[in-house]
Amino acid sequence: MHVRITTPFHPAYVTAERIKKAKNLEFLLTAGIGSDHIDLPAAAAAGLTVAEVTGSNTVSVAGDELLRILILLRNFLPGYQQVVQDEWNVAGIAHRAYDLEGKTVGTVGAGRIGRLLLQRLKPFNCNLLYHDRLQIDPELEKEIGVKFEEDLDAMLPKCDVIVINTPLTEKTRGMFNKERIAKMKKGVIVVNNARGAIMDARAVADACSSGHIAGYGGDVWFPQPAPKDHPWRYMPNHAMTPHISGTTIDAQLRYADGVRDMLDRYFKGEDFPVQNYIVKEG
Ligand SMILES: NC(=O)c1ccc[n+]([C@@H]2O[C@H](COP(=O)([O-])OP(=O)(O)OC[C@H]3O[C@@H](n4cnc5c(N)ncnc54)[C@H](O)[C@@H]3O)[C@@H](O)[C@H]2O)c1
Repeated sequence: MHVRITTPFHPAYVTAERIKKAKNLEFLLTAGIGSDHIDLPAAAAAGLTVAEVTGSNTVSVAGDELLRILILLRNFLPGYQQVVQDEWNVAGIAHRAYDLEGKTVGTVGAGRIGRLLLQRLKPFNCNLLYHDRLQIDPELEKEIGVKFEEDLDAMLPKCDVIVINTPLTEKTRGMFNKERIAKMKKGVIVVNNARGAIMDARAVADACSSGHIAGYGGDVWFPQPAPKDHPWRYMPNHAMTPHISGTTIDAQLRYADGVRDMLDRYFKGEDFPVQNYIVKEG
């Protein structure tokens, strides 16, 4: 096999051991965004190319993040459960339901998805903050009305809502451990559609149980599929789903087109769009 196509949604983990066994492998293609299910140093050492369909589901993920923020802030899911269970307890929902207007929302990572989320949030009249390794174009900052926070730990206590939008790297793995979560405001809403392993899973579940995190939502877990005993399945006030935010029918059409285009180029010996490369021939 020369080409292996995988998706981040139900990933085939491409480990160093598997790469070693795949003697003819040249090209690992991710149908979607996020190639952290591949051992990238091992792929580079083997001289492989790793590429993904960059941008193919940005709009889908940013829209889903907005959805999860609203679902958690408005305490929507217990209201839905009441209807299913033939109950009618307005106070039981309303005592912890809030408007998004006027809240401080911070994104950790303001790349393609983070920036689009900020743009989508603008009409809600929130106070918008972002932390990233890089500052975005000042014109765009002004247009969105968002403030750069160079120090992540200084941004966290200001936020009513925190959204994670960084890739999973050696720097971001376990970035939100017990100590970092303790820096967040009590009653914070956290949305993470980036990668499950950016969080310390136990610390998130404990903070949801204590009420420090008032709601946690997202579609990414580690590992995937999430095992039956994953603590996020059982913690209170969560809005978790399988890995679905980036795989709407529209997104599927976009990344299927991207996969076809890259396969065409690969067989013709042509380069891919530069932003699609994660590792190029090692
Ligand atoms: N749930 C899904 O279906 C889904 C779909 C697409 C992408 N994703 C995840 O979302 C991630 C982001 O996607 P994107 O298209 O916005 O990527 P992107 O590369 O456009 O943006 C990532 C941003 O994170 C910043 N960043 C990286 N490391 C950082 C660090 N240590 N501290 C602060 N900022 C850091 C980068 O500077 C960049 O601005 C992907 O890597 C992927 O893991 C999930």
